[in-house]
Amino acid sequence: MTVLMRLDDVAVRFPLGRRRSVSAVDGVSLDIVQGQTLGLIGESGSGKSTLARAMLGLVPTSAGSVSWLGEDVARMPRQRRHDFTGEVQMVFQDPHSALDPRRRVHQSVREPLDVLRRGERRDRDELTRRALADVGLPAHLHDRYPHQLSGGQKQRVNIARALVTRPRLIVCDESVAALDVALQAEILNLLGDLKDEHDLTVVFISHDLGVVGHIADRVAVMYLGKLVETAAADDLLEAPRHPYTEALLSARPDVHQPGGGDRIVLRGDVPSPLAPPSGCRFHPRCLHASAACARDLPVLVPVESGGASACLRVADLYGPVPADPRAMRGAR
Ligand SMILES: Nc1ncnc2c1ncn2[C@@H]1O[C@H](COP(=O)(O)OP(=O)(O)OP(=O)(O)O)[C@@H](O)[C@H]1O
Repeated sequence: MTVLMRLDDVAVRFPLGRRRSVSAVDGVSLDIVQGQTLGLIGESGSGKSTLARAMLGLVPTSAGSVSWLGEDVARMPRQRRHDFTGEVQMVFQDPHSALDPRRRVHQSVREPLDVLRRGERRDRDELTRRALADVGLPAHLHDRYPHQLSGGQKQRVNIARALVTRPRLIVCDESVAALDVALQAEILNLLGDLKDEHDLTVVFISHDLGVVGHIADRVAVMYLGKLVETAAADDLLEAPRHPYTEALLSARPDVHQPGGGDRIVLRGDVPSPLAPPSGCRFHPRCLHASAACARDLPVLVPVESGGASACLRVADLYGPVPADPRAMRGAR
């Protein structure tokens, strides 16, 4: 098992004026294992995109570290950092706005190679053609502008643009949310095929547990900047070990209710990260919160299934947690 990327206690704060700041990501530790698809889920504002940007070194971390194959990304010498940019690529949320309307398809796909100054002109052309062929975009479309393409075709171009540098890790940020259901399925299948063909590792970010559960090996659930649960995708769908995950699952009409119980309706909105609640950040919306939950900060503890849950009441609600400290590996 090779850990490609390790996040250690990562925090990202955005200053707002002199005194205040938004705590977008707080104390996140995660391993991204080669060959796996990691799903990152949570409601809007939970910090998923910020965490993704921290993974790529696009926002500075305020605490903790992101390392790539054991090397701290923030301390990489310039040339290494340059190589890292090609090794980790992002597919952005909205295929419509992610492409420059003034550039033809092949120019957009080629651009990362130009920026990274990879190879000779002819090599770049060849790599561009190959990336476009990999995503199944017919040659007669390579010369078109984005407005001449359908939503699905644009998303293929976006994926080709991420693939052109031959990355090892791609981070897809809600890359299917803007598409209709049939196209979503098509793009998800394409990503699955590309992952196998190119030996890719994928981080897939979404607010839709159904989509993530479908394609991910492991899932990490975020709430208000913190990880609240990590687990193998099947375990998480079958037997969630955090009340927030349970509520997310319960909200999906097509997912069966764990334990056959009633649907859980999440009360209220996600609180502001400007003033997160004390104790467990989920406690004001949690059906099981006790007085301790408003006071004490939960940490991720390993659970029987091999995952981890940051719920103070995990043992009361879901059964005993293992005492074996080696199981802590599951908490990453
Ligand atoms: N550049 C920024 N400056 C100030 N606050 C920011 C900035 N970027 C994000 N935030 C805040 O950080 C929090 C987390 O935002 P983020 O976009 O990471 O969440 P998300 O889970 O990806 O949401 P969505 O699903 O809507 O994309 C939000 O409260 C957001 O308003």
